[in-house]
This record gives sequence, C-alpha cells and structure tokens, in this order.
Amino acid sequence: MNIIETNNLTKYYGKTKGIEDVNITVKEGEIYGFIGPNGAGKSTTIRTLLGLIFPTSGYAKIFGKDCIEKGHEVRRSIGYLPSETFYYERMKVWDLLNYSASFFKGDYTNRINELSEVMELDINRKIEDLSYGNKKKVGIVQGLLHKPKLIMLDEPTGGLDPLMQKQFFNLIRKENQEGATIFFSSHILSEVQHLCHRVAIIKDGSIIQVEDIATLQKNNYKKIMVKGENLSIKPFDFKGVTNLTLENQTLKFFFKGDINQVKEKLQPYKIKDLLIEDPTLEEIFMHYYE
Ligand SMILES: Nc1ncnc2c1ncn2[C@@H]1O[C@H](COP(=O)(O)OP(=O)(O)OP(=O)(O)O)[C@@H](O)[C@H]1O
Repeated sequence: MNIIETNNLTKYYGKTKGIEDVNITVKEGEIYGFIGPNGAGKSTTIRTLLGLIFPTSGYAKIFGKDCIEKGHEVRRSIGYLPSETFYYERMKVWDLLNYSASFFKGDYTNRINELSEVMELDINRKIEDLSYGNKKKVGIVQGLLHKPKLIMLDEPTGGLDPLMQKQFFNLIRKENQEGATIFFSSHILSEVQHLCHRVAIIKDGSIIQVEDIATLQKNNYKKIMVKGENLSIKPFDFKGVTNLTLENQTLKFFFKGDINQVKEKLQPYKIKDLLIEDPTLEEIFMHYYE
C-alpha cells in the first residue's frame, strides 16, 4: 500500500516556483529520504502534503485520502517535525508536551517520559532556557508522542550533536520497525544514505531521480585529493576517474569503481596527504547524473 502518493503536485508562490509536477510514492514501512539543496522545494512538498499550504495544481494522497479534502483526518496519524520550531517560550517543556498530547485521545505520560529520556531532554526546563539543539529535541518528542503511522521530518538533525544524532536515528529506526513509515528530508546525502531505504532527489522544484540506496551507493563517486612528490596526471587518467587536475603537487579527481585501483596507482609515490570523501550533493548532481 502507498502511504504517500502525489500526482503532478505543483505549488507556485505567486510567480515563484516552489515545486512543479512532483510525482512520488512512499510505500508502507519505508524510510524515504527526500534530498536536495537549499531552496529545492523540500519544505514546500512537505507543507503541501500536510495541507498547511494548498497546491496550485495536482494533488496528493496520504493513507489513500486526499490531503486537502481529508486533511483533518489524515493529519491525526502524522507526526511532523518542521525545519524550524517556534514555541511559547515561557512554558515548561513538560507543560508544552502535555498540551500537545491533549489534542489526542489517551494518556501519553509514559510515552513523553520515554521519548524525553531517549533524547536526553530535561522536561522541567523552560523553553526559553533551551539551546537550539534542545528545542529541536522538544520538536522530536512532540512529533512522535502520539505514535503516528507516518512521521514527516524536515531537516531534523540540525543542532543535534553527533551522539544525539545517533540516538535520534536509532529512535527513528525503532519507530519504523514498530510500523511507522518515515519521510525524511535533508540536504545531507550521507545521513540519508545510512537511514533510508529509498531516496528521491529534488532540484529546482522538480524530482530528478528516485533511487534505492543500494543502487545509489554502488554508483556513487568518491572525491579524492592526493598531495605528494612527483605526481603526474597520466597514471591517474584511467577508467572511472573524472575531473582530474594537478596543481601545487596536489591531484584532485572523482572516482567511481574499486578503490583498490587507486591504492595501486598510488603505490610508487611518496604521499604527504590523502583525503577520500563523499562528494557533496551538488557534486553528485554534476557527476552521478551526467
Ligand atoms: N512563503 C514563500 N513565499 C515565496 N517563495 C517561497 C516561500 N516558501 C518557499 N519559497 C520559494 O520556493 C522555493 C522552494 O523553497 P523550499 O523552502 O520549499 O525549499 P527547501 O528545499 O525546503 O529549502 P531549505 O533546505 O533551504 O529549507 C524557493 O525558491 C523558495 O524561495
């Protein structure tokens, strides 16, 4: 079953394009990554799906129901973490979370305590005393407390330190194992790669690729920088290498293939420095999709 389904979903802000003809499907149980650079249309897509803004044309369905016509019903089973959160600053975290829980039937005390413990959130503090990262944690607990069937996360990791990010990813994996479908937007490909089953790439308001992570990783480029003595271009100009340059005794190139090939080519040289890293999203756009 498709949890999210869009059909030529388009949103213009006056004359400014937000998104155009977005067609995506997210299956039940998936962790679906939604990646793109700043201004690509990630938040616009999410806000349109949530019925917070209306599409200019096209439509979207969540749980098989139209996001606008049945928006009220659909939103009950969604947990949403916006990219930026704004709260009543004077409230205590605990009061705020209880207030959020009061919109749903049932007692969520245990759930709030559990989630706050996992995220190491001090519920006795006032919102105004929290750092940016701790406010993010409030948003995470708030978004998950009603055990939603669909969790929509808009750039959720900003402000979380690496340890907390790990905790958060574990929490999301657990929610997923317990049945939640996850829609995860980010501009950081590496975090999406580790968590998601499938990823859609959005750029300038349009989806340019939908790929499962295994394929993306297999096809992915590495960005390599070598500093050393007597390096020359020729030995490194082999299949899989692109954008090869040599400047100030430093070789730079992209490589797609078995990394051992690069290791062999480097064998004869005295190396001063070596950097192998994942390309940025922009670089992937330029090289992976050529
Ligand atoms: N309220 C608005 N009014 C006018 N234009 C807007 C509005 N919100 C977004 N846009 C424009 O729509 C486009 C998509 O923006 P959106 O915020 O959806 O991108 P994003 O991928 O979420 O970016 P970021 O990673 O920076 O949050 C951008 O060109 C942006 O300037």
